[in-house]
Amino acid sequence: MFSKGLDTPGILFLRRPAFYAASTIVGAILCIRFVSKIWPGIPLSLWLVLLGISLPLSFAGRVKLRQLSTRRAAASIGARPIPCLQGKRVGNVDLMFKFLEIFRTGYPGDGLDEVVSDVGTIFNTRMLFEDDIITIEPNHIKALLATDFDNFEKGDKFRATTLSLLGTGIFNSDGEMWKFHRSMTRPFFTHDRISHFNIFDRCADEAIPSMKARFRAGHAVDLQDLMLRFTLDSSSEFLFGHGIHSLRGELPYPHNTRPEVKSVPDGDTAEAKTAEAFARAFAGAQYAISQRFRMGPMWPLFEISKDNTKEHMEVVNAYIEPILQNAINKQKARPSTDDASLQETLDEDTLLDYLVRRTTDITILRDEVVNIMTAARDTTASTLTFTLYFLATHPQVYSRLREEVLTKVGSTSRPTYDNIRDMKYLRAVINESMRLFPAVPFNVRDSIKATTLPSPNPAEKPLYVPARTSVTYSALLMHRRKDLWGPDAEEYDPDRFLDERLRKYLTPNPYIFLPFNAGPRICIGQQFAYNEISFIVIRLLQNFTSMTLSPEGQAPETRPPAAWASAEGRKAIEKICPRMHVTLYSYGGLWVKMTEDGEAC
Ligand code: HEM
Repeated sequence: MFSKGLDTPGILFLRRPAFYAASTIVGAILCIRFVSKIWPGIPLSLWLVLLGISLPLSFAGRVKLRQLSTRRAAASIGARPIPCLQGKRVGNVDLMFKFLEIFRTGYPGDGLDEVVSDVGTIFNTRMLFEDDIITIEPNHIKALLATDFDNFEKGDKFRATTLSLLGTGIFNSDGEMWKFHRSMTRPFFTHDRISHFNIFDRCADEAIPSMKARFRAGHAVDLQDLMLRFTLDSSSEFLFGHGIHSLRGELPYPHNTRPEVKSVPDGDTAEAKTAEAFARAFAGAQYAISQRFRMGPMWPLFEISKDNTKEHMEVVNAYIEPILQNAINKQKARPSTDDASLQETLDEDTLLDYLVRRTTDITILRDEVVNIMTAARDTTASTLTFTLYFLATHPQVYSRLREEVLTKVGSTSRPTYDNIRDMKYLRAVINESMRLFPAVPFNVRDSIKATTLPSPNPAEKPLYVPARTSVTYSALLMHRRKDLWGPDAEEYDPDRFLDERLRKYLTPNPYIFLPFNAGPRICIGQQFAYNEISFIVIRLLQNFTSMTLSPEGQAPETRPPAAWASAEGRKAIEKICPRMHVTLYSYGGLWVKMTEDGEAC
């Protein structure tokens, strides 16, 4: 992990270019001394100019050589280089700043759809002279995730960006280390546990009364905030058996509402305060990591003097480590574990109970728990936020889904696994939400060896991917392609997962829908996520007959800009501002009002 002083991300980042610059200048000085011995009359000013341009010259030479060798290597295997974007400034810096700005404030994917229509579905952005490929081709994504899996890894850049939060856990490791984590953790997720439904139920029982209290007082509720609390509380409980109880804290008020009486949450004990500090620190560390992704490849330069995650991680670790130590001590006091009793522990309720039977190494346990919390929490909250956004803006979908809830589960019964499996329309509603707003809209893999990807036009030569090159792929842009999903691809219509469009588009080409990724690294929490999302959506629909957006609840600067109305596609009709860091979210929240069952509209 990064530490203080000379090991900050910024200093580590600068080491390589500093070494390159120093060795180039020393080389130039040696050349000058050598040449001045042969031609002693050359004036000092000329030497200084030569010394000054030695660095940019050597850099330009290296870039040119690399481009030539890529072209030659591609030709030697009958492939062609991937088309490069041509910016107006050297090193495509204009494009870099444009995309970074769009990434910060624009509609997800803005700018790229224009590039796709000009250049095609795969291109090389080559910003700052680095090859960086972007693709939205299902065949390419299939190669990265499945058919050429061994040649594509998460890679050093992703690892360096997330290292201080994730250490070396399942989410950011590669090779043998990843196999170790995956094989250790996956069996826990292979069957549904009653205990998980108990957790969802407890969390729903905390969330729904708080919502009702707010609605009865005439206020809107930010469902994004509520779903983040719901997924934090449920994941902490299923991971290590300690509820964070963020749902017991006070919910935010709409931006224009000043609460008359500030209610003090119950259970304001030392334990509750520590849990709250953990929740804040975990969010702080995740935010610092998301800022790194947002700043692009130069992020370490913004962390020259300190690692921005460090203070947060000290609080996170101080909270988790005693819980882990306690579990380790209990495990060590148990009789030794043979294979048969290990098999029985597949039924353990918490992931920690299960993991501690397999290793008592506290670093591995910490990394695994933090990795899974990171993988589980924001993704599920994001999917819930956009599912609820669509339900709020499509009353006919809300009514039809509520009908299914009342028919299959009833108005008060607790949803079961069998209910959820049986609710085809609910699954279609969730899938359609993930199609238009996949929680992880962009993802990346790095090539290990040079390879090729098929050309989108089969009549053309395959495309050459050099070794150690980042390939970014976008589920979001692919999920909205009209040539893959039909002319109504930008519309929200859950029926496309039920009617003849399913057989026409998705069944013959399953790689066009990848909210959970695919291949050996497919999300291990997929079923858990469907259960959790379904559970809380059912509970909400049992309790409320309708839901509408309450845009006045959110600060004006977080509402969709007026200029969006004249844009093309979904951007023109969006009622919220979708933004992204690693996951998608609604800028300013998702403010809604809901009508209780039995209440007059
Ligand atoms: C709707 C909710 C979720 C979505 C959309 C989602 C999506 C994803 C995606 C796209 C990946 C691939 C990341 C990559 O390889 O770059 C992934 C991996 C992963 N997910 Fe999920 N996820 C969700 C919920 C969960 C939950 C609830 C858990 C655990 C309880 C979980 C655990 C994991 C883990 C451990 C990985 C890493 C797998 C590996 O690298 O082998 N996810 N998820």
